[in-house]
Amino acid sequence: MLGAGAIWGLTGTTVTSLMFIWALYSQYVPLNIQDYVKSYAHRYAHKMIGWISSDVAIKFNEYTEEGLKRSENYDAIRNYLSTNSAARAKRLKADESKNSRSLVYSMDDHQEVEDVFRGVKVKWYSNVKETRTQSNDGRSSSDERRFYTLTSHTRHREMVQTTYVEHVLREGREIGLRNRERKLYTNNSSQEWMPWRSGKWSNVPFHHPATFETLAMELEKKEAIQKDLTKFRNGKDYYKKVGKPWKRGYLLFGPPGTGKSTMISAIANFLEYDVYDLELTTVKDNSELKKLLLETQGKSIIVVEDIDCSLDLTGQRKTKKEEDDDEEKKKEAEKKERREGEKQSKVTLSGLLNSIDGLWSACSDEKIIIFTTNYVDKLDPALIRRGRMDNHIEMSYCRFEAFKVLAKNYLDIDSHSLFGEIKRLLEENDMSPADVAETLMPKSDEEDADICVERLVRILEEDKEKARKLALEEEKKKAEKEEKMKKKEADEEEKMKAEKEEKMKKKKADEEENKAEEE
Ligand SMILES: Nc1ncnc2c1ncn2[C@@H]1O[C@H](COP(=O)(O)OP(=O)(O)OP(=O)(O)O)[C@@H](O)[C@H]1O
Ligand SMILES: [Mg+2]
Repeated sequence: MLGAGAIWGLTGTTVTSLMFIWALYSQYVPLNIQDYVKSYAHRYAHKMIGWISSDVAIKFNEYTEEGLKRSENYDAIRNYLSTNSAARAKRLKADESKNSRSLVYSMDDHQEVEDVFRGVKVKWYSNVKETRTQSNDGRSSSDERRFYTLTSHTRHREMVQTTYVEHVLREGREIGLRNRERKLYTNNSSQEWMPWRSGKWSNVPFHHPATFETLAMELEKKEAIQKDLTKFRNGKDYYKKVGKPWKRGYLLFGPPGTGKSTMISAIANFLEYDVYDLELTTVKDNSELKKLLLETQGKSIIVVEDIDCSLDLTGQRKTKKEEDDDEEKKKEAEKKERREGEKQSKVTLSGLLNSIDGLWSACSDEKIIIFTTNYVDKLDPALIRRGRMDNHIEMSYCRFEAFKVLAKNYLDIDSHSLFGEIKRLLEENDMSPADVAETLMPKSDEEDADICVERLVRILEEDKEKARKLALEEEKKKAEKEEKMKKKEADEEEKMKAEKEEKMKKKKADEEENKAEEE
């Protein structure tokens, strides 16, 4: 019989030996083999737990459709778990995802995290399974398949399978959208639409720095636009309720340099949407326009800049009969065009209207369409009626309120002794925010706020003087013209009078002659 001391001695030796073996294992066995062993241990542990536990497990694969397509659900779960796992999992993976603007942290393989939803505890495991395949020529290759396993007590099976999973997927997709790198798309010319090429749109990352804070315009107007946009973004259920497609049209109009393009960037940054810059002049015809629009995604802004210059949009839409009559002429023109090798755009106003309306009712949600123009009066009313262009925003010349935003942006000042004078001058002069901004911008390190503000006052005064001289000249010209007109009228009157007198004289002479003859 062994005494207690002997047992302790034996246990102590065993523990020491085990520790020694463990140290050797950790130090000399390569990490990938350790991972392999761990994965086996993990899997068998799970199996054993499965036999005795009352847990239910759901598996989410990384690839679906026989491993060909990456599963959107898997990515959503990874996004959802990223916040949770970043805080709790012991080993993390930092992925540089192609469409993400920052690193995505997720659980490394064979890790687990806990989540609590409505008081119910669930566990997520990240697994990887390696499969070895032998090809016909005898070469073997291995393939790693990742998947998440969600386990919970059978008692909560119903709730976890429906409500919880839905919650995870929804949240995960939201996180994905928030983290995605936003894009600026431009349409490729239709000659470049090849199946093996990138497609109808090319894109670059969208990094425009404009925001509503830096946008110079009246505060009230700016706030109203922001509210309108927020209402739109949160209006999914509302639009569904009233039976309207979830889209909104904006028309931005105003003179050059008043911030129309800047406003588009500010809207995109505010809503965190992508931007599709649609160049209509390179779109061959109406059907291609439709195809292009059908390939745009939700959470995006479709922009047509300078709509009045892009197409002949001033003509009224044609009736069916007129269109039929035109068919012959059209064919003739097409032939001629082909002969001449012309590549002009044939997008028409009715084509554009149909694409906008047809598109919205047919495909993806949450889109804003923005048209810009310098000449709102030139546009066909059909194009800009409410329902198509719901919100008409006038971008105007720079007045004092807008100037204050620019002064803060460019010079970091809220007040200055010359502000009073600038206010008066800006009321009297029409200067675009682009010109004011350029004048306010320091041109060297030596230029401080005083110099820039004084320069603005000087230029505004010069402009005012120029405008005064111009007005005087115009008035002078007008007076001269009026004078000329008056003189012409007087001359004509005199001429007519002379002619009349001449006629009278002649008549009188004739009468006297007749009288003499009669006598
Ligand atoms: N309202 C504004 N707020 C801030 N900056 C502005 C504003 N308007 C113009 N700017 C500045 O002037 C530059 C030109 O403005 P922008 O391109 O937005 O004008 P636009 O109205 O689109 O002109 P166009 O009709 O010629 O296209 C911008 O890069 C910006 O720096
Ligand atoms: Mg512009």
